[in-house]
Amino acid sequence: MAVLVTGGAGYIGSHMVWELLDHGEDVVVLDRLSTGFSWAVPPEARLVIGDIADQELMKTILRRNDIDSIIHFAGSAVVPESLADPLAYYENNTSKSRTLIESAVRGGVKNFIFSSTAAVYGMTHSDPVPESYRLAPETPYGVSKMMTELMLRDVARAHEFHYAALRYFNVAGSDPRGRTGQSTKGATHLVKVAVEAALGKRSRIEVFGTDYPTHDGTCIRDFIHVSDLVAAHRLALLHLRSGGGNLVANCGYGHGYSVLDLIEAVQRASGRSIEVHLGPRREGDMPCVIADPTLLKSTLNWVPRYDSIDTIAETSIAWEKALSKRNAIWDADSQDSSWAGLTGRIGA
Ligand SMILES: NC(=O)c1ccc[n+]([C@@H]2O[C@H](COP(=O)([O-])OP(=O)(O)OC[C@H]3O[C@@H](n4cnc5c(N)ncnc54)[C@H](O)[C@@H]3O)[C@@H](O)[C@H]2O)c1
Ligand SMILES: O=c1ccn([C@@H]2O[C@H](COP(=O)(O)OP(=O)(O)O[C@H]3O[C@H](CO)[C@H](O)[C@H](O)[C@H]3O)[C@@H](O)[C@H]2O)c(=O)[nH]1
Repeated sequence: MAVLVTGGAGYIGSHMVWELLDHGEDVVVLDRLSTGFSWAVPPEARLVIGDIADQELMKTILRRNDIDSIIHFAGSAVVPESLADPLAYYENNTSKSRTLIESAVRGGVKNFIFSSTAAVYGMTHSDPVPESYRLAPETPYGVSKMMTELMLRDVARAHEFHYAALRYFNVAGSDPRGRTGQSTKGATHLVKVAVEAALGKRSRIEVFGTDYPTHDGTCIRDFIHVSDLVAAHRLALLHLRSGGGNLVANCGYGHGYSVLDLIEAVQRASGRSIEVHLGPRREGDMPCVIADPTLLKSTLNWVPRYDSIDTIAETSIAWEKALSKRNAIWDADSQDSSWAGLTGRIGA
């Protein structure tokens, strides 16, 4: 039995692949490498480079591998980008997910875990927000994910198909063993931007909005360590496999930190000061987004291990430093063919 991880060469997906391998699972990754990296996929996993909407490729993958479950991370994940180019988000996150789900149903895949988001709630007036809260996404990103959740609900009613839609709050941090981390180029997510600023890869960080109704005027987010997040996915996989039923659950810790709190944590962890520019609000931002994780804990017996803003900052900095070294080696080696060996393990 194998698990297909779409987007397994990306930030969260690569942590998932390690988590599955660490627990003895057989893993196939499908990724088109638009924002992910082939080197982020551990050699023990089989990497197939391609698009989730390529149904012929999916048929081949399902024929050659005994896949019982798909964990679907592949997608576009930047909220402001979705405001600028909504159709691209509906295409990659909704339309292509539909095609992937169709391939899964046709191929007899029974279990499906989907990367959803807190953005499906839109403006939250409840703090923390439970899953029963009304869905009113305010950005194309949130709508694109909500539509996929609804497709999964309907497909699970019509077919022998079980799903978990996990609504992530703000994912951050890196593998504490230093095997992978967030490597996204031109990242816009707060923690990555703050860490790059601390390490001199950016001259400064701009804080988007200081007049929110919060303790210091900046937005508050529930930052969940990526290793706790992927652990929740593995528990969800076991839950679906054992007939536990469909699940829609928040993934967060139930408490939040402001943008300035986070920047301070990165300064503490790096021992460096960051030049902070206080700027205007960014379109689409909610003042405060905090999860109610009760359902995740009670259904999956999920126990967070890295619930600390300092651990998030420390692991992110450690990865950013490792990434700098890797990139320096890569630049030096890019003229030779030493990476050709990688392609040897690529194939459906
Ligand atoms: N990072 C967060 O805070 C966050 C929060 C909520 C939800 N999510 C969701 O989690 C998932 C993973 O996010 P991430 O932060 O790891 O992003 P990422 O960009 O690092 O990873 C996405 C991966 O999917 C691949 N991909 C994209 N479109 C594809 C396609 N059509 N076919 C094949 N591969 C494709 C990319 O190459 C990349 O490797 C996304 O679906 C995102 O919307 C992320
Ligand atoms: O350079 C920056 C980057 C971000 N921010 C602020 O930091 C907070 C977090 O912003 P991110 O871009 O890191 O993340 P978002 O909260 O916009 O979105 C993230 O969290 C959402 C749920 O809350 C979804 O899950 C979504 O997929 C994920 O990207 C926001 O207030 C934002 O304005 C800054 O001040 N400066």
